[in-house]
Amino acid sequence: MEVQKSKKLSVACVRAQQSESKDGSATVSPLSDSQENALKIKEWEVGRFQDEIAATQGIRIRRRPPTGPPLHYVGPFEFRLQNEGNTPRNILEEIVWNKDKEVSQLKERKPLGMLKKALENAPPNRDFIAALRASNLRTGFPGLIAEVKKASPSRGILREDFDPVEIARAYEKGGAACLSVLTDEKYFKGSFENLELIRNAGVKCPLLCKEFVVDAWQIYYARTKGADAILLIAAVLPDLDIRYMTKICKMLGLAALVEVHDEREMDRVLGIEGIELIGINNRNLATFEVDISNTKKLLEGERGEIIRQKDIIVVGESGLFTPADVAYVQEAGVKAILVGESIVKQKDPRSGITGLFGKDISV
Ligand SMILES: O=C(O)c1ccccc1NCC(=O)[C@H](O)[C@H](O)COP(=O)(O)O
Repeated sequence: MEVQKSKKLSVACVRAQQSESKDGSATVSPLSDSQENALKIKEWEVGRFQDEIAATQGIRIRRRPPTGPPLHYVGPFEFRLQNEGNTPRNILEEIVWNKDKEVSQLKERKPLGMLKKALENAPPNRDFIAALRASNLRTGFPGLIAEVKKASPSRGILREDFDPVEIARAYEKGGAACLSVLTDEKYFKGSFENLELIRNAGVKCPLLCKEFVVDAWQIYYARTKGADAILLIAAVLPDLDIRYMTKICKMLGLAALVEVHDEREMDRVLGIEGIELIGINNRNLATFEVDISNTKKLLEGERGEIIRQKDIIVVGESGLFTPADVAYVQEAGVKAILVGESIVKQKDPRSGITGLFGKDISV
């Protein structure tokens, strides 16, 4: 309510500067210093309110560093800011702050209107979820989303001789249902160029754009680069964002893989209409600890029941190395798995897949 009120105020502030010319078109006259400051204060307050709403949903990741208020600020956040540091609390928060800056720069170069035009020439969508279901039926194993992953903050460089297209082809030959392509450059040494290269090389597996989404603009961007699915992280995105971002995904023909780490995030996501694909990450993105029993824990009891009723596909993510690991998460109820390290590190990633399942799943 409060957020809406402040948003209205700042928009009203800009509108007040607009006047209609004789031909009916709107003209915008420059804001005075005090009006500009009032606008900055309102925008800053909206950011603070957004963090507050996120916190009520258990989200500890703040979207931006808590910078001090603009000049002359007097208001509800005046006293609460005193004890907040502006260094990130953990790696996920650091990644998110960096992503927020990166995206606002990219948006200036490629505004949404430009992306919407580029969509006309985007490669056709492939059905990510159908590919997982078909693979699960064909092999009797969870459908594999094989990750094209050069490096990670927890493990450093995973593969020196990294040729994304060669790795993608090897995964496809090895029986992967879908591929996950990391596009973050700073922390994972990935790129959108890799996504495009793989897509244009004729690889048929549907592609997941593995990004840290903080803005709906990124969803459009991913689609223009040939993605068939995109990751949305519940530890970063409040419910309202997940709701409208999944709608945008549907509109663009992308599958949304909504990732959770704990019971609270799972319950939030199960309360959102229209979710078809949930990833349970076994890696705590704040501490890097990996524990595959997390998948089992989150699928027990009523939660598992709701998932079955809604026919949601659950993906077990991270820390899967052996046929016993795969059997364990399958027994827990997953119909798909997302695997990076254990297969990308093998000299031949194709045989890495056979090693992971204890069987050649390509036939
Ligand atoms: O992999 C990391 O170190 C990491 C750190 C911080 C945020 C995300 C991170 N990884 C993203 C993933 O979820 C994994 O790449 C994916 O699930 C595959 O995991 P693995 O098989 O263990 O490589």
